[in-house]
Parts: sequence; C-alpha cells; structure tokens
Amino acid sequence: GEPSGPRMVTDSIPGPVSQSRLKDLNQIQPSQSIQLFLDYDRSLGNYIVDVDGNQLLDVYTQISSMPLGYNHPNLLKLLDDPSIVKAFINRPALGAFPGADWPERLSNSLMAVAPPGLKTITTMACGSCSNENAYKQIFMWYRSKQRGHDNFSQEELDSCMINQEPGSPQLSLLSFHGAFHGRTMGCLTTTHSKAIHKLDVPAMDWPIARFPLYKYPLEEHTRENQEEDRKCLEEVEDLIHQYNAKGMPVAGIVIEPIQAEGGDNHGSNEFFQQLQAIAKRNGAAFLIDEVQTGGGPTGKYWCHEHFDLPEAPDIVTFSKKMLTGGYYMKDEFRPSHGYRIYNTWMGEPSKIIVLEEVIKVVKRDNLLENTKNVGEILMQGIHALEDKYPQHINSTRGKGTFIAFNGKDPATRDKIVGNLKAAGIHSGGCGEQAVRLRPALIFQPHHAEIFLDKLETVLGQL
Ligand SMILES: Cc1ncc(COP(=O)(O)O)c(CNc2csc(C(=O)O)c2)c1O
Repeated sequence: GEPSGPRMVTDSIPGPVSQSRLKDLNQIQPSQSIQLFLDYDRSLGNYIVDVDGNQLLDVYTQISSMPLGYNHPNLLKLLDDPSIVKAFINRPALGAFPGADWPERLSNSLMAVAPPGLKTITTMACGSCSNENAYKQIFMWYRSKQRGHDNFSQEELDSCMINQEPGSPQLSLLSFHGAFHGRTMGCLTTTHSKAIHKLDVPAMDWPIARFPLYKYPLEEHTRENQEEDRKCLEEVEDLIHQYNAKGMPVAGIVIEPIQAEGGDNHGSNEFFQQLQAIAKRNGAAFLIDEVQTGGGPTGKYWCHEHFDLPEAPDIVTFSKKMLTGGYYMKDEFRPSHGYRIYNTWMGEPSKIIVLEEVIKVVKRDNLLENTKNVGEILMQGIHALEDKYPQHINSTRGKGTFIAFNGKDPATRDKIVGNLKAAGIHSGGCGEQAVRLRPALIFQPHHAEIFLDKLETVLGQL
C-alpha cells in the first residue's frame, strides 16, 4: 500500500542518485528543467518515491497531469488483456487507418464525459497541438462564414502557397494577460505568463485583454470585483472593434476557466457568461482551454460547467488528466474538406484505452464527489492557516482540489514551496506568488491532514 506519510532520506532534492542520472542525461539532452528522477516502480497512489528513496506526498501530480496518481491497480491490470498489447505496439495513423473498435473506444472514453452540448471530437496528442489545431479550426470556420461557402477561388489557392492574403488571411485571436495556452508558435502568441516561454520567438500582433484580478475574500469585495469584471469585459469589446476596424478581425476569444500558469486567477460566472455573449455578438468563436482544469479536479469533469453558460462553448480543448490531447467542438466547426486538420498520429489509442479505465474508476469510486469533499477540507484548513498567519499567506481560492493561496510576496511563496518539499510535500508555484495544489482525484482526507500539518509547520517557521 501507499506510504503512511512523507519520508525524506537525503538532505536535499535532487539527491545523489538523481544528480548522477542528471549528469548522464545532460550528455544527451538539455536537462535544466529536471527536478528529480522518479522511481516509477515504487511510486504509488499519492506518493512519489524518487531514485534516492525520498517519499513525498504529491499534491501537484507532476504538471497536474496524473488523474489517478501512480500505479493505480486498475490501470496496471489493463495490460493483462492480450488484445490491448497490440493496440500499444501498432500505433495507427488514426486520420487514415483507425482500428474497427475506434468509434466505440471514443464513445466509451472521451464522448462519455463530453461537455454538455458538444458532440464532435478531434483527438490530438498534447495541450499545445490541441490548441494549435483548434485555433486553425476557428480560422477556417470564420473564413467559411465570411465567404458563405468553401469553393476556394484560384486567387486564394495561389496566394496561400506563399503566405499572402487572401488565402492566408489577416485574422486574429483575442487572448488574456496571464494566459498559458502552449508553446508552439500559434499558441505561444496567445500565451502571456512568463517571458522565458516567449523570448526570441516571433509572435503575431493579436489583441490581449486583462483577465479579471479579484480582491479576496470575495464576499468582502463584491462591488470592486464586479467593477473589475465590467472593465475587463469593456476592454475585450473595445479590442475586438479596434482589430476588426484595422483589418485583423478577431475570429475567436481563447481563455482558461481558471488561469493556471498565470497564478490561479479565477473569473466569476457572470464574467464568463458576458464574455460568451460578447463573442457571439461579434461573430467570434469562444474557445475554453481546459487543458489544466479539465478531467475532474474542480469537482466537475469540466470547470466551465460551474459557470452556468446559456450554451456550450464553441470549442473545449483538453490534455493532461485526460491522458491524451484533443478538443470537443460544435458541429458548425467541422471542416468542409478532409485533410485540413490532420497529422500522422491524431492522438494514440493506447492513451484512450487507459483513459477509458480512468473514467470507469472515477465513476465507480465517485471521485468527483471525493474531489469536492477533500477540496472543502483543504480550503477550510488553508483558510484557518491564512487567519493564523496573515503576514505570510492570503487570498485562498479554489474549486474542488484546484486550489491556490498567495505568499505575501514571491520570495515567501518560493520559501513555502521549498520548505514543503524539504518536509516531504511536492507542491508547485504559479504566477508571481501563488502556491498551487493539483492533487490526484484519489487524494483523501488523511492526505489533506498531512498536507495541512506540514504547511502549518512551514508557516510557523517562516
Ligand atoms: C491551460 C493550458 N493550456 C495548454 C497547455 C499546453 O499543454 P502541453 O503542450 O504542455 O501539453 C498547458 C500546459 N501546462 C503547462 C504547465 S507548465 C508548462 C510548461 O510548458 O512549462 C505547461 C496549460 O496549462
């Protein structure tokens, strides 16, 4: 079974064995971002065991990307089925040669948890390539609407081959300061969370609006936060009119339901309802990026389900806890011809097979309910510590276990994350000064108690 609690056996992380592996790896590939080498044989449930034998309670699950923690018994059992082995070794070009079971596999996995109102799916491999292709889908949809058909003119056919208008249109997407949508070229133009992601890479001059930044506790700042919503929404509409007028029409608005890399910035239900209305009013698509929020951590499969939107978003992208990439979209976004949105793999059946089992476990063990319950324990516990140490932390916020709180300043946040790690808790930071929690869906109340106990110790020693 899982370790009974964290146990650190080396003075610091990475320990000596990790360091020696790092030297080997660095001979072969750039390794500046490596934190430690993990023992994937001994890590179990909510616990990381690293190659030095340190046991850490993982409240971040790598990059919020492991739905059921490590070595879940149901997933290990999957490979006892010989028919599955063939799906793992014969990787199909799914856009051309899917297996006979592919429609059923998709129905039993991704379509079983589709956001309400969205019935069409495109599978991909990661968050960036999902957003990248969803963006292209939006541009094709927008131009098709403008033209009224898809009988491309010879001028369009010729000009696009040399990246000129009208075939390569001057269109834009509106994104938000603090956003993270990926690091490939198109996504990177809509990503604004850290300079290190963007330096030296060309970017398009597309509109960037402010994402609402609220004062906490919310119930004590209702009026200011409503005013913040109003100002941000006004700026969105102004930018759309500006870019439409200057010949770079906004074809879509792209946004996370909670800005994660940007610092766990939350938007109100009203903000998102109004934003969807602005997109509709201006003929722009509305894409919600659920790569980090999707798959259950907010207590619903999709975070945007909390917003009571009058209709489904046009496109919802996903990856991480869904183990594969892709996006759901409204039927009107289906491309007119095949081969417009395409790549060799279009995702991977082996990941869909594992996802099908993950979804079964989530349903069987009622893990969305669990996430709500254990999230409440964490929220109450962190709020209590905020009351006890207001000089160190503030602005506790979250949905389900998708929780964050701010250090008084970036240095305090870094100390909290560093000292938690030394105490055997693997957490993470985001934005300027937030500490973020992204535990697996199997995180239990006793894990929350261990976390809160260690956090109290760390805060008491600051
Ligand atoms: C909301 C959202 N949208 C898209 C992406 C990109 O997904 P990947 O390309 O990394 O799979 C991410 C990926 N998250 C992420 C966390 S750290 C990181 C990095 O590249 O440093 C990436 C995301 O959080």
